Amino acid sequence: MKMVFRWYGEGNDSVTLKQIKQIPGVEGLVWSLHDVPAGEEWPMDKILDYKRLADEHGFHLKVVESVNVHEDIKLGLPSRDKYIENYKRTIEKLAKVGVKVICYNFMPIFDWIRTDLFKEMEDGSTALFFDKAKIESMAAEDLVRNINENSAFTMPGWEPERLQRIAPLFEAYKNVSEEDLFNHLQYFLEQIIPVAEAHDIKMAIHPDDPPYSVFGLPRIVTNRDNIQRLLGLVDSPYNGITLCSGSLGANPGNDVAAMVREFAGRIPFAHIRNVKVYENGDFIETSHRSSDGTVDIADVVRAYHENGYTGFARPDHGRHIWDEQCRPGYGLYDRALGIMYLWGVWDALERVKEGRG
Ligand SMILES: O=C(O)C(=O)C[C@H](O)[C@H](O)CO
Ligand SMILES: [Fe+2]
Repeated sequence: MKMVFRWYGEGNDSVTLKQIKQIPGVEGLVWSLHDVPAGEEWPMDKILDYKRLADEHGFHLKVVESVNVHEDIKLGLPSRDKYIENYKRTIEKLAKVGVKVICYNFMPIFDWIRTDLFKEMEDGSTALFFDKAKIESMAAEDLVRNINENSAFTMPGWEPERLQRIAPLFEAYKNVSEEDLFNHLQYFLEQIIPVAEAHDIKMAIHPDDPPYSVFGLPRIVTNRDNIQRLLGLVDSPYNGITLCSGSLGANPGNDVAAMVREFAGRIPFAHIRNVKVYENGDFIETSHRSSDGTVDIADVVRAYHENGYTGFARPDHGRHIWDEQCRPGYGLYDRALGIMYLWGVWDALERVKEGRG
């Protein structure tokens, strides 16, 4: 397991590179050009700026999260071809700075969805929270306003320019079924995977968060069967998944550890985080400890360890603790605590494997 840590860039993150450097075992930054709209080709000078900064601090940049997919590709519109060409050029450029994994998602319109970014817990910490009944009763526009008004930082996947066009986007998706979305994903992968192979970059699609339809929109990266299907759309090790334990874990019907064991060879990137799912379907993000949430994170790590996992892993989201002011889900302290939990489980398993248990 190769540990990496997501960082949003100079002036766009409350966490500093010096702080990240002091977290044990973190070798690389998970990065992106968050100011480049989905569909545009990434400018090489901006890529090189990031590379210079990472080199100065001794981090690799092997994992990009994300190169977002333009809506026209998800909608399967004729205009998708120009955006796919731009995506190919971006892959070629990222290979030049040593990128090995590109995370992306295929969720229509939205990225991850929550109803409360700083929900208070009994211990006074706060976390990302999803109120299922509230979502089912609110308009998407109200959610966007709520999310963007409650975060001092740009929210990944919540780019204002993309969400300003919500009404026409919902109109466009009215006749797009899950089957259509699978077909559009296949078209995209058939174009992209040969370029990824030629440049030795693994594509790693991130599950839907939450892993089921919201606002009546189709979602397909949701469970074991659909993941098996999408891996078969282009049967190449370069068509992989970002197996996110928190996203998939928000549906207790998903056995995350079993999916790790089943798809181990097709997981270039692991997001390991925990959620507590309530009876009514609401969920809140918790510490990484198995005992704090619904997902048995210790067993998830064991599943990776059993398979000799050599891919990249990040603690994904954390709670906001010790009064930290930070980007929702992306504080320093709880993600650092999470990393130490993941290392603790992993190292204990290593000792047992080496007979020093
Ligand atoms: O929702 C999550 O768990 C994420 O990690 C969100 C991802 O950053 C995003 O969907 C990847 O494209
Ligand atoms: Fe994730």
